[in-house]
Amino acid sequence: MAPTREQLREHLANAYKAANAVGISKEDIKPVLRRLYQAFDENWEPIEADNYRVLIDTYFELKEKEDDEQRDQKPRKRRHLTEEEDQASFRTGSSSEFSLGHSRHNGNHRSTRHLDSGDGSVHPERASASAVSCSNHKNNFTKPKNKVSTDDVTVSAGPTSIRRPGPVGAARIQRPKPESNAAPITCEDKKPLRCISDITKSTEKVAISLVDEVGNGSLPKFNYIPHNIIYENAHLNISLSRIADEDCCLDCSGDCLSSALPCACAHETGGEFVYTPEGLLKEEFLSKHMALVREPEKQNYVYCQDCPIERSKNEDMPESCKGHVVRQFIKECWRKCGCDVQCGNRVVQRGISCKLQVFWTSQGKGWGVRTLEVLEKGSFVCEYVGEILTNTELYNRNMKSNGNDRHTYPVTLDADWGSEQILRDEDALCLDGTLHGNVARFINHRCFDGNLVDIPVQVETPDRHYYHLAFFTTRKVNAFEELTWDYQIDFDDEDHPIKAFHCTCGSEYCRSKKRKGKKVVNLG
Ligand SMILES: C[S@@+](CC[C@H](N)C(=O)[O-])C[C@H]1O[C@@H](n2cnc3c(N)ncnc32)[C@H](O)[C@@H]1O
Repeated sequence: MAPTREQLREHLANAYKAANAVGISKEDIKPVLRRLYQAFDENWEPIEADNYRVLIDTYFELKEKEDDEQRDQKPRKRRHLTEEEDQASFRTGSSSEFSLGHSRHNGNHRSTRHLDSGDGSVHPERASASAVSCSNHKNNFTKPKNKVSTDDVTVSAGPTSIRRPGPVGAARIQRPKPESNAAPITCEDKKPLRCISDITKSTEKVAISLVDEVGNGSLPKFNYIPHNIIYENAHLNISLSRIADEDCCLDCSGDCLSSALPCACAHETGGEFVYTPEGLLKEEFLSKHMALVREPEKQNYVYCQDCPIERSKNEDMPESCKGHVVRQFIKECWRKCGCDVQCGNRVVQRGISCKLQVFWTSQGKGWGVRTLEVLEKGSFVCEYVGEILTNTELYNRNMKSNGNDRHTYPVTLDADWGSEQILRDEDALCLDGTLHGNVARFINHRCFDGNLVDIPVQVETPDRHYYHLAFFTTRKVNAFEELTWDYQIDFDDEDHPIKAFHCTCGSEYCRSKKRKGKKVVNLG
């Protein structure tokens, strides 16, 4: 929701105060603030984080460029905006530096920035975030081509890219110490800030930015996709005729959650819907699920007669099935149901709605995902999206990539494998987000107490060979906290084609920590 006039005034006043504390005037910080406000999709949190560190750092970067480029030029006279004009330019985005256009996307009204390219033409800024899939990662973070000054901010038409100067430039400006409890920021400790405004290429309802405040990250080669897609041999039978009348709610209308009696779609979960009217997972369902995940001895396993996993390892003499955990599914209403798209029993299928950011972690885990807003317990975050492969295709893929160069973990959709004694290979499915995937491919592992949990969700088909794997928060998560889930990996499984990484999750229950004298390979 757009901030009110009062809120905006307060945000601005606080930002000016923080800038003033390090000797930057209101007039000088204003254009930088406006630029970041746009770059962060009108979200104040990243600007205000860490005592306005990003704002102050960006100011000094731009100041340095201005000094370099305008050393011999006469300074231009600044026009002083009134407070009214000042707030109006933030509320509407209209200013000499930026103009906002609006476009319809996925049924949602969202803003698309149009940045003045400096030559009088106007370019849509979101255009080239597909740079994520380029092989020359470093080149994805390009410097703004145009002249940048604190008085007349112009940026390039590419992805929002802010690059801080290297050590040579850094030596020239000595930044005053901030008058606050936060650690003083000096030019010596300044770090490169890189930013891509939307790695999703506008395919999600919300933009997902990528930032590297450390300056070490090189982007993985991958292509963002918002929905799963078949690689080659996977067999998926999605058709209305397969949905029996008792497996949907033909007679419902509006919102199933508000009807007096739960409809047929709640049968799977014992006749109760698992979502609250606010779209959160109900406490009872979540805690039952968590208890099983965290106490594996309480989990039930099923064993297939002819396990696809063992078959792919050795077709002639497969070993016996090691077991698959029996999991509780969520079932959402879908196309054959009479309710509408806003029905409360349709959460995962509506896609990502929270503000997420991919960032370079400082614990040696590579890229990670954090939330830019507070998430209540039981919030849906995203699903694991990737290529749909057969178990054999995945096995062959893993074998080809010599084991150590794999940086992401595929998931096996084996929640229902036990119900059929012999599963055909084309029905034994997995998801791999390594080459084609969504933001979930960046979520790091945390032993035992990750703040996300994965739950199987049935949407399009009652056939449980294929389902969605959705991540929900296990507790309230604060803005800027990293999102993590327990990959449930066995760090001692020497036979696994993907070698376990050296875990730096920091959890007191870390399973990797307990492995004394074991040889591990760090894939991060
Ligand atoms: C699904 S990817 C997560 C995204 C990854 N960090 C990246 O930069 O693309 C899994 C990989 O991340 C790294 N990773 C994830 N969790 C980790 C942890 N707790 N400790 C160390 N490395 C971790 C490992 O290299 C692992 O193979």
